[in-house]
Amino acid sequence: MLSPELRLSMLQFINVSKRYSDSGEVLSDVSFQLEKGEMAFLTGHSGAGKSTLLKLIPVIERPNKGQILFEGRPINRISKRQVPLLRRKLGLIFQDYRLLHDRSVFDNVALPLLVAGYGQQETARRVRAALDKVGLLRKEKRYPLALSGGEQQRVGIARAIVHKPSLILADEPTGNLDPALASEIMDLFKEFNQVGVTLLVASHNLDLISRFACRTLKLQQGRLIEGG
Ligand SMILES: Nc1ncnc2c1ncn2[C@@H]1O[C@H](COP(=O)(O)OP(=O)(O)OP(=O)(O)O)[C@@H](O)[C@H]1O
Repeated sequence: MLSPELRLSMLQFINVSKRYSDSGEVLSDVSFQLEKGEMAFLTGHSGAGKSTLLKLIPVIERPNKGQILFEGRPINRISKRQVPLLRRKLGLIFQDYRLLHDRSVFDNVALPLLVAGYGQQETARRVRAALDKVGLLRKEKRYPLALSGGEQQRVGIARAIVHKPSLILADEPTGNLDPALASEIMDLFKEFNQVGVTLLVASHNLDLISRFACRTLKLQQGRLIEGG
């Protein structure tokens, strides 16, 4: 039986360390827990290990030491075959949007559903619901390069939420945006959180973070020095 504490936990890092052969140890003994329904920021200087920490969750990288539990289950030793199933429960958002430029907005957002084998009708319904949430319903036929930076990021966000993930991970999602657009994106995250979505958002924009009453996990040279 899991303890009640573990049952409520979306994500748990227990003494996690990560080293790259050419950079040495970039995460050292990191422990924290993210509850279901929580929104937390991950901050720290450039090179502190924020992206590396996020990459451990979808198993883009694996830790060298420690344990990572997602929805109470250990994920650091799962087989390659199990990784896609885990990733279906995650929504990933990147600083550089990572959209396919030769596909329409609609097709970009539909991608995770295509991979998961959804039918055409259900795909169309979900894609439009996701585009509606980010205010882009009327631009579904456009191509990404015909959109502003803020709009491209909102397409990235629609793609991350379209399959209703349990946890959204965003890596510097506002890094390429001006302050007003950055603020809009963070407001959107807050709205998702208010309806129960769990989010972990890496950002070094302390001004922006300070406007939200959220827990902040702070990394310094690979160690969690606040918020753990
Ligand atoms: N694939 C890799 N191979 C080797 N070293 C890496 C790799 N990825 C990251 N590093 C190193 O790990 C350290 C942490 O990098 P990481 O990208 O996690 O930091 P960050 O806090 O996200 O930084 P930034 O805010 O600049 O994106 C850095 O010293 C970086 O050079």
